[in-house]
Amino acid sequence: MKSLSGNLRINVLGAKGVGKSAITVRYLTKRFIGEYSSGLDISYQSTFYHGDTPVKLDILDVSSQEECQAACHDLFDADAFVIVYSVTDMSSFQVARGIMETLRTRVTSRPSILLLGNKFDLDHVRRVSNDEIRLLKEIYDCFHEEVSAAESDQIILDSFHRLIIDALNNFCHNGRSTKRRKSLFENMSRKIGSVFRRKSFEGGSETKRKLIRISHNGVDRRSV
Ligand SMILES: Nc1nc2c(ncn2[C@@H]2O[C@H](COP(=O)(O)OP(=O)(O)OP(=O)(O)O)[C@@H](O)[C@H]2O)c(=O)[nH]1
Repeated sequence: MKSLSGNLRINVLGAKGVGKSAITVRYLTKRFIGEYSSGLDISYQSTFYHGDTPVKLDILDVSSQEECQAACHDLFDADAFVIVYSVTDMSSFQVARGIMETLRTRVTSRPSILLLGNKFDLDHVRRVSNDEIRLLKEIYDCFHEEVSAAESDQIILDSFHRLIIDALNNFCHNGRSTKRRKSLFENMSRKIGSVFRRKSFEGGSETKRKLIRISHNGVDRRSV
């Protein structure tokens, strides 16, 4: 089956040091490296298979200049969002809540959101209570999991896949209209006609960021 030409964009957001890079790299390569570069947004390209149908992914690991995350409009122009906090850090949970509130005010249709509490291996020193999490889930209607990027990949993989499927289903239900989504939707609707039947969009835009392509066997290929 031919590849789709449009990309589904996922932005990974959250406070400094919560493990955004660790989670992104875990999802893409199943590896935990331990130390990751900070201060630079990294854009990864990968492919997700929806059945036999390839869906190209642009995953943007946003380095947490928190003021920038709040102010930079294009960080909220994505098809899906992974918002990360650390279970050991209440202030990171508040940052996550702030991001979700910003999303609610800036994104007109229902965004696909995965809220991930990372560093679950440090649960014995947790600072974020289940009541606070429950409240946030109720208000913002998001997926939620607690994970340890350091210890395992399975929940991270499953959660990303759930998020991607939800974002694809969003095309069906509300067909959000941005330029970048045109080719994705056009090709999707052709390939998965019964599910993705909406109008097409136009064009595509580039971000000047470090770009890493992940081949299907998980080997990194640095292209920029
Ligand atoms: N114990 C534990 N440490 C983790 C886990 N995930 C990441 N870390 C550590 O937390 C630190 C920060 O991880 P990063 O992935 O760089 O966090 P980040 O959110 O991308 O950081 P910035 O880009 O600087 O905002 C590193 O030392 C990681 O090794 C985890 O699940 N458990």
